[in-house]
Amino acid sequence: MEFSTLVAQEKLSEILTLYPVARDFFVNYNLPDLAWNRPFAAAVAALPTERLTEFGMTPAALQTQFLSFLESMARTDTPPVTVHTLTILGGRNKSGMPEQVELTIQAGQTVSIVGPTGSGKSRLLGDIECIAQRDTPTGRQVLVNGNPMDDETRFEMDGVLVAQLSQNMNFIMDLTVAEFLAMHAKSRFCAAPQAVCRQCFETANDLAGEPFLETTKVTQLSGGQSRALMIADTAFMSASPIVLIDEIENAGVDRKRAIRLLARREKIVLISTHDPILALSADLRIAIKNGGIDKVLYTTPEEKESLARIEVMDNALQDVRNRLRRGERILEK
Ligand SMILES: Nc1ncnc2c1ncn2[C@@H]1O[C@H](COP(=O)(O)OP(=O)(O)OP(=O)(O)O)[C@@H](O)[C@H]1O
Repeated sequence: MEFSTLVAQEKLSEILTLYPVARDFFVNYNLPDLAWNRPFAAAVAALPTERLTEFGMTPAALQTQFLSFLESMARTDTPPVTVHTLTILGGRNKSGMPEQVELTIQAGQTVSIVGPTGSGKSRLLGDIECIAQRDTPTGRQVLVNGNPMDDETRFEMDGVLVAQLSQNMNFIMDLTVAEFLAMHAKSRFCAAPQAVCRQCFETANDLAGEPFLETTKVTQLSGGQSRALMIADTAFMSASPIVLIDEIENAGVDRKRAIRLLARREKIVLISTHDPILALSADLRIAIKNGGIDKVLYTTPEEKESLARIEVMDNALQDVRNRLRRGERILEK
């Protein structure tokens, strides 16, 4: 529904349920006591005129202000740039040798980054996070939709273009899971925040092995549970078109499902990983050696068949893990 129709027809209480951030607008105009069970125009008409003249406002002007407030809030929920492609232009490896690469990743593709420990997988994610312009230790350049990005745009895009899930999820605020999600929904101006929070909570519980409650404090979540919560949060609340994930496998979450969730809505997902299942689930993989991109391999249909067999082995290993966790003896023939 258009905002103009919403404001003209719906009760204010309905609008506040859909967009809780709208309450800030009324607080700013010192109008915390409107008749919330009426539409905007009727609620404002019931006010003594001096309540608006104090701000040099007429009812019509206030309505226009309210509409542009809602529209500007809604705009921040969608990325200011649609990312069709991300291009990585090679720089140099740790020995200073040139990296002979020009790789273009399309919207909707998932990319895994593989390589020995310390080879430079996180560094590549870091280059993408800051949309490197030959100004990082690797000398790489990252293009968005084929174009370089000037410093001003990079600064504006900070935190908008790229969402990052890092290895360590340390929560510093002592909020409950429900409070944490509500705070995120509000700060990201989600439409229908209650439904989104519920969806995040349920998905996080599905992804994590051990269930948790909405009343659980985020500081009390296990590593896997907090990772699952952040995955759900990024999947449902973040509008960023690029998602970077550093080593999801350590978290004890349903990895393939997590990647599918994060890749929704034509996002580009890059995952640094040592996990063969994640590596082969991606559309392509970048192999890093000595700080440089050594190979780019597109996953073939034969490899997808291998993946099915590896998953059978992985399930067997997962079964052993679960039995160990339950305190059982492992006596394989
Ligand atoms: N091309 C490069 N030139 C200079 N330094 C580099 C280059 N690539 C990576 N490095 C540096 O090498 C170090 C190790 O890289 P990084 O942390 O990215 O490894 P990793 O593959 O993610 O390791 P792990 O698997 O242990 O997480 C970092 O200090 C990083 O900045």
